[in-house]
Amino acid sequence: MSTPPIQWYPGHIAKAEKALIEQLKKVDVVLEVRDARIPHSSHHPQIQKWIGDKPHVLVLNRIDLVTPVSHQLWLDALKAEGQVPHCTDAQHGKGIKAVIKAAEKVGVSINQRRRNRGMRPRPVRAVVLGFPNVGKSALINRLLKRRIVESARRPGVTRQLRWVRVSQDLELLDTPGVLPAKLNNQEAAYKLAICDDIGTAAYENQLVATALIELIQGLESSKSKPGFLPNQVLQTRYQLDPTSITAADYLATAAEQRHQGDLERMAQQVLNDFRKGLLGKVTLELPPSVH
Ligand SMILES: Nc1nc2c(ncn2[C@@H]2O[C@H](COP(=O)(O)OP(=O)(O)OP(=O)(O)O)[C@@H](O)[C@H]2O)c(=O)[nH]1
Repeated sequence: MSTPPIQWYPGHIAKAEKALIEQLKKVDVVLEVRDARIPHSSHHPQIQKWIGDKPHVLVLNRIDLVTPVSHQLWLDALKAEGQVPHCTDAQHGKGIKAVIKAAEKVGVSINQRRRNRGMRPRPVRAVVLGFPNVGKSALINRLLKRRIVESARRPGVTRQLRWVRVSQDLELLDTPGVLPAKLNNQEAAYKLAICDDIGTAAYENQLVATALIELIQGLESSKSKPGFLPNQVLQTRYQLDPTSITAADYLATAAEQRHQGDLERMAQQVLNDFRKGLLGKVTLELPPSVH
């Protein structure tokens, strides 16, 4: 993707990050949420720094928007790296219990250590982290609905960061989406923009829609993994063959056919169709090990 850079607005980020790092000192376990359509690109570059040596629960959210084949490839690839992802559809409340159990399990060993030192057991403290819009709030709401308990503010916590009690064994630090101060990887930035996981960063819809078309063309033409994508994603939706045409020409032709040449309108339609799942279940990247 050789398109101009996506602009970052890091003004508020340093302050938000400082407050977050302060609270992270009190956290026992980090729940990292990624977008199942881009498990690699939605891996937040600062996460490892924030996690340090704390236990880490990886959550792949939006599994309702990916094919079983692509999902399995990613599970296998992540397991090969020693990670055991939990898969959720936070929109519809799927996979939530396993996330709670994984977080609570960390508490068991923490409390064993506390008991050994003559201290009273306490709930495990977890934080949900990830790019904006990857589904953190939806996940937190689902976690809370399991057994709703009053949310309690703790002193010194900023307005956006607050602790809430999920169960008698689990407390959660509710955080706003945190963008990295900069993202050097423009390919990842485009994928995040396509998936709407990029918050306030500025981008041109037409460039981002063109990048999406190009990605789908590439995945369709590679045909390396049958079932990774649904058949003929673009052809089916727009009755326009994407082979032997550049992504920019595809967008322009589709705009002619559907919106009297209005490129912006067509770009918005393509992006909205993808984000709402109207193009089908589409994962935008193969695991690096599969290339
Ligand atoms: N299809 C689908 N949509 C989801 C899922 N999880 C969240 N969404 C939708 O994605 C959008 C963003 O979800 P949020 O939970 O607000 O994302 P967030 O990470 O909390 O966003 P910030 O607060 O901006 O960081 C919402 O429209 C949700 O309904 C999911 O598993 N599947």
